[in-house]
Amino acid sequence: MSLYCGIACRRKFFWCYRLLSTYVTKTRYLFELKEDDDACKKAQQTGAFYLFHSLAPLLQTSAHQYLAPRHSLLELERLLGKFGQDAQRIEDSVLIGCSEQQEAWFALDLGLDSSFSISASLHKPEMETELKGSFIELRKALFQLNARDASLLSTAQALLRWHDAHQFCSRSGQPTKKNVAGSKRVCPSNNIIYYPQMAPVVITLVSDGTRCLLARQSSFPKGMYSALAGFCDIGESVEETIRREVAEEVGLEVESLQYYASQHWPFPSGSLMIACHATVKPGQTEIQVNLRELETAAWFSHDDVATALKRKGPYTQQQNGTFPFWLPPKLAISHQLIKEWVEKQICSSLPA
Ligand SMILES: NC(=O)c1ccc[n+]([C@@H]2O[C@H](COP(=O)([O-])OP(=O)(O)OC[C@H]3O[C@@H](n4cnc5c(N)ncnc54)[C@H](O)[C@@H]3O)[C@@H](O)[C@H]2O)c1
Ligand SMILES: [Mg+2]
Repeated sequence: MSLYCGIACRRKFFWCYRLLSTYVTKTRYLFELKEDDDACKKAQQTGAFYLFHSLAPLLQTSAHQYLAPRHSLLELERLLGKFGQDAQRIEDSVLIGCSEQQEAWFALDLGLDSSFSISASLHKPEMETELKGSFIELRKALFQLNARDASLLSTAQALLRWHDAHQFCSRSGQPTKKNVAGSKRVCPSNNIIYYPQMAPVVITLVSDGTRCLLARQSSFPKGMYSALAGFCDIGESVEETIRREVAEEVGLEVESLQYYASQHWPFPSGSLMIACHATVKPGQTEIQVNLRELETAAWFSHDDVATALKRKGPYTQQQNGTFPFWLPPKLAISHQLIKEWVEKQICSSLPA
């Protein structure tokens, strides 16, 4: 090993060690806040709050991007006071993460019903003026946020929605009580604990070796195609869901599959997207679209997909009345899955 290489390796090891150490410290801190109500209350004193109104995050516009502002506990108390609300409402907030310096981050919805307030929903326009921002639907804003804010706001929205929908025990009918962090709810009458849930969804890019299969639902924006997606049924493995969904939606049998990556997805109400590549036998590629699920599905060549990946919006109607073929935005795991397929195809055609 050369001297330079030795130094470089040691440096790399040093940085890995430092990164790991910060990450572990942060993880343990968040674990403590979820387990210990007093520690979490204390963290709120120095923490920062992301605000929502009826599940729409508060955003500010900056150079074609959205920014998610954070507010201190003091600012939040002042704001609630100004709108005639009890500061106890802050107890509805949920923990969504923390900075490297252990500043805890919370999310609070000012539009949903609150057990701490009589007139629960705070007036949106007045609040927007006061906060110098707008409450914008996450679906509209997600792709114009930076990756960190997109991930934090997705987590926050899913958690706030789950708490809003789990106010009562499904066994006793009594109100449930959340812990300070919002990592669980407990029914005081029977001690049943409810934990936030998300639905697993598989997203599969089917290939026949040279082409890949993309599909459209009628609800997709015009011209957009994506990989096949489907919710896991109770009792199914990921492999079984992929085989069933591909058979159900396009009438094909999967021959082999390979896990790619996963992503939390806030729609429709918090899913874990599990992305995989799959192949079908080369001779068995005739698509039979299930029109109850899809508008259309087709095989696309490597070149068509590579061109679509480079295409930039807005995707307006062309002179012949059709819309250009385009793919989901970069942030979506379907985009990353399709991109990997394109790059793998390129690699396999490169000379060794
Ligand atoms: N992040 C991405 O890149 C990406 C790409 C494509 C799809 N998706 C997401 O994947 C999800 C699933 O795709 P799909 O619509 O094709 O699924 P799907 O093919 O399973 O069809 C949806 C139907 O499944 C049923 N269903 C079963 N369990 C459900 C549950 N827990 N929640 C809601 N419906 C349930 C409903 O009848 C619903 O109409 C979509 O909601 C979409 O947001 C994400
Ligand atoms: Mg589907």
